[in-house]
Amino acid sequence: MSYTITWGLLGPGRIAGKFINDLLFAADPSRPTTIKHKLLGIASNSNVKNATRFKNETINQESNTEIQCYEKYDELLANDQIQVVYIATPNFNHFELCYKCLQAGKSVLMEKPFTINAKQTEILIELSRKKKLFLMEAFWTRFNPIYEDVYKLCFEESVIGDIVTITSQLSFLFEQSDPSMDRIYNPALGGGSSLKFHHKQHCQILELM
Ligand SMILES: NC(=O)C1=CN([C@@H]2O[C@H](COP(=O)(O)OP(=O)(O)OC[C@H]3O[C@@H](n4cnc5c(N)ncnc54)[C@H](OP(=O)(O)O)[C@@H]3O)[C@@H](O)[C@H]2O)C=CC1
Ligand SMILES: O=C1OC[C@@H](O)[C@H](O)[C@H]1O
Repeated sequence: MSYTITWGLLGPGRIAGKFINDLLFAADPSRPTTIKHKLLGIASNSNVKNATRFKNETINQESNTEIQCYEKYDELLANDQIQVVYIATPNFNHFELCYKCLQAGKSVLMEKPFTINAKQTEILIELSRKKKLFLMEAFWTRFNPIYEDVYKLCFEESVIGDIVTITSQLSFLFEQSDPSMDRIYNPALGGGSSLKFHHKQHCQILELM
């Protein structure tokens, strides 16, 4: 018996294209699953053309007639058929949007960083528990199979003994003069390297310690 999870998307931008196409099409024949995914709604708060362009040009789907495009995020949340909302907007509004989704009875998969401070995260976790809704950060590196190998080598096979120090480096070049990179640099949009990358390293380091 198969089960279909129905999705809505807020923020049809760069990472959303990668995630949604993977969600819908990257079925690995070696790992048959009874869970299927269906995208039912795409919402752009700034311009509905973003949503329709995403539907027509970004999604690699032969038949996308079931996908509704919305010109406001709130309109998508009113669609009772949508179970899970994937939030792929800049960091500064993650909290507000997630709160609204949970209040509307939707489960949420939130792009990283989950929120811009710990208090916001606590509030969302509490609300999701109260509402009995699934809530998760889209932390893909956490699921990279290489980490299974690392944990096995460190903890099951103890190949390097006790870990006393970890050094980690992660750098990317984002062109500051490119206006589309504003969310990376602008603190008002939740920019800055701490929110962009550091949490990834911290999480993995803490798991190893
Ligand atoms: N997991 C991963 O590997 C990655 C995760 N990310 C995360 O995904 C999120 C989105 O990143 P990315 O896809 O690059 O973002 P984009 O710049 O492509 O923007 C995504 C959407 O957010 C909305 N948006 C953009 N700028 C603004 C703004 N100034 N004010 C309000 N809304 C805005 C727009 O939606 P609308 O059409 O509704 O206006 C846009 O389509 C970030 O939180 C980022 O950290 C990013 C890259 C990789
Ligand atoms: O935000 C990001 O941008 C670049 C990606 O490769 C990285 O995994 C992600 O966190």
